[in-house]
Amino acid sequence: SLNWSYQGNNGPDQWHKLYPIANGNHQSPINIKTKEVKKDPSLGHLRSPGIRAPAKRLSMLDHSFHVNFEDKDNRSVVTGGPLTGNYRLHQFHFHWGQTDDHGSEHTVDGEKYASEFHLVHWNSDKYSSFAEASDKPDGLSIIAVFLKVGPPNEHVQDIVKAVGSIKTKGKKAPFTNFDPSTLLPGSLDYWTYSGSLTHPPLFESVTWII
Ligand SMILES: CC[C@H](CNC(=O)c1ccc(S(N)(=O)=O)cc1)c1ccc2[nH]ccc2c1
Ligand SMILES: [Zn+2]
Repeated sequence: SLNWSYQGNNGPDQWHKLYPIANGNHQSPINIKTKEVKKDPSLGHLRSPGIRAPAKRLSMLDHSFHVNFEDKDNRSVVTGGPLTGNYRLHQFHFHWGQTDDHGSEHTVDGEKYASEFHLVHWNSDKYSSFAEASDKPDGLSIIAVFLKVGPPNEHVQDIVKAVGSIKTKGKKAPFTNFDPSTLLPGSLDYWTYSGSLTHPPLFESVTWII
């Protein structure tokens, strides 16, 4: 049902035909060249006072699944770092590959990680919904966490089990009381840059926090 895919004749090199922003100057993902990263002393610590909004449901999509959150109030926000004001958690999802040697969208000095976890937030100080914020330059902030292959992470396992219980795409299942802050790394050190959604509609509306 989507008019784009990750390979074949609707693949990334064709996306510009339906989504001309694909040829924009702030397209994601990028390769982070650590030698070219600049330290910005004006940037403070990222503050995410704990995720307290209830997860709502897990939805199977064409290429992945995502978990949506109740985002009618500011119970789960991220602020500080490169952000001005509060950005409210809307959904999280993962990217992964067929094999463990690839899967992440961003890379670091050319290195691919097995998976990349995205916590998608929108600017709830300025806009009234994710949809409204989704195409504004200061509309979205996405926290990306790289995942490596290793011993099972009990929190990731909770999600994998829930996904297993949904057999066909387009299906949704209730998925509540999951705290995605359990998937954040111990250190909240980050790289940040202005970029875009990593697949169509590719809006250049994202402050990335990696
Ligand atoms: C605006 C796009 C949105 C559908 N896409 C997404 O939500 C989305 C979110 C995160 C990422 S990533 N991988 O960069 O983290 C990529 C895409 C979307 C599309 C159509 C819509 N109609 C009404 C609301 C609405 C929202
Ligand atoms: Zn993503």
